[in-house]
Amino acid sequence: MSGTPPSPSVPRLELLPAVDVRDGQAVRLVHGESGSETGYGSPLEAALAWQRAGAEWLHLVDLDAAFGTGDNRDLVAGITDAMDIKVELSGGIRDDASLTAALATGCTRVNLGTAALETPEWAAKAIAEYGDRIAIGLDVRGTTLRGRGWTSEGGDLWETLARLDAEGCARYVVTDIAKDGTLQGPNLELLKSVCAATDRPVVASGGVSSLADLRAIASLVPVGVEGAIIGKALYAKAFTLEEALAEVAR
Ligand SMILES: O=C(O)c1ccccc1N[C@@H]1O[C@H](COP(=O)(O)O)[C@@H](O)[C@H]1O
Repeated sequence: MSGTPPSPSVPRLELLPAVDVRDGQAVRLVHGESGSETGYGSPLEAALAWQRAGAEWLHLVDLDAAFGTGDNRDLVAGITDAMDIKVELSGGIRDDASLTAALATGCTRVNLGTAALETPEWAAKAIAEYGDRIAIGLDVRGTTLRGRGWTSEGGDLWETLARLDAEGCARYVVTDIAKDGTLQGPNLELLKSVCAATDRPVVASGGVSSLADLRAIASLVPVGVEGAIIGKALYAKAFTLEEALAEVAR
């Protein structure tokens, strides 16, 4: 036999429709700012709708726990339990009790945000113990990380990324706060820069507004982007989840 071997196929971009929960309701925020909520009703109904539409993943956020304004723990545990699909759970997972409770919901993985910035030794222990079940949410303004519902400064993106890489972090969920909830398109330059700085998979979050944005994110799969979180665009009906899934399956 001769000739060039076939190139390994490029994996499909994973899509993670989001359900963010505040005060028991599904909401979307603009720039993650508390008080900017638009309500979308029952979070369980929203999650079931994404599942019925063919989602493989649900990105489920307890915003009250992230902001420190209470929590929706029982509600998000019930939603996770009701799902037949993979669930990425985040918001307020910052200590042994909240991590144990989050993992016990049966979610596929959890995102740690604030904990990776404020209690790095605890986060490193969680990474070492639970491996692939832990992702770190890198929520950035410019290249400065933000924690506590994006209200506090948490240090430099690149230094933190290098530390987390060295600690064996399996995956990053990268959110450009300036884009989140704005329907202004993703920050492709940020995603490329993060992918260039780490060999771990990256889930893109913030700004998706169109199928063209999804195609642009999908073009970064070869450099390390694994998935894209879609929030406002779905709730605002810019496109359907079925259309989005068809777009990335091409
Ligand atoms: O998802 C949002 O819109 C959001 C807005 C404001 C704050 C946090 C938000 N989401 C996610 O919350 C977790 C971080 O929670 P914690 O810091 O670990 O308590 C992270 O996934 C954020 O992206």
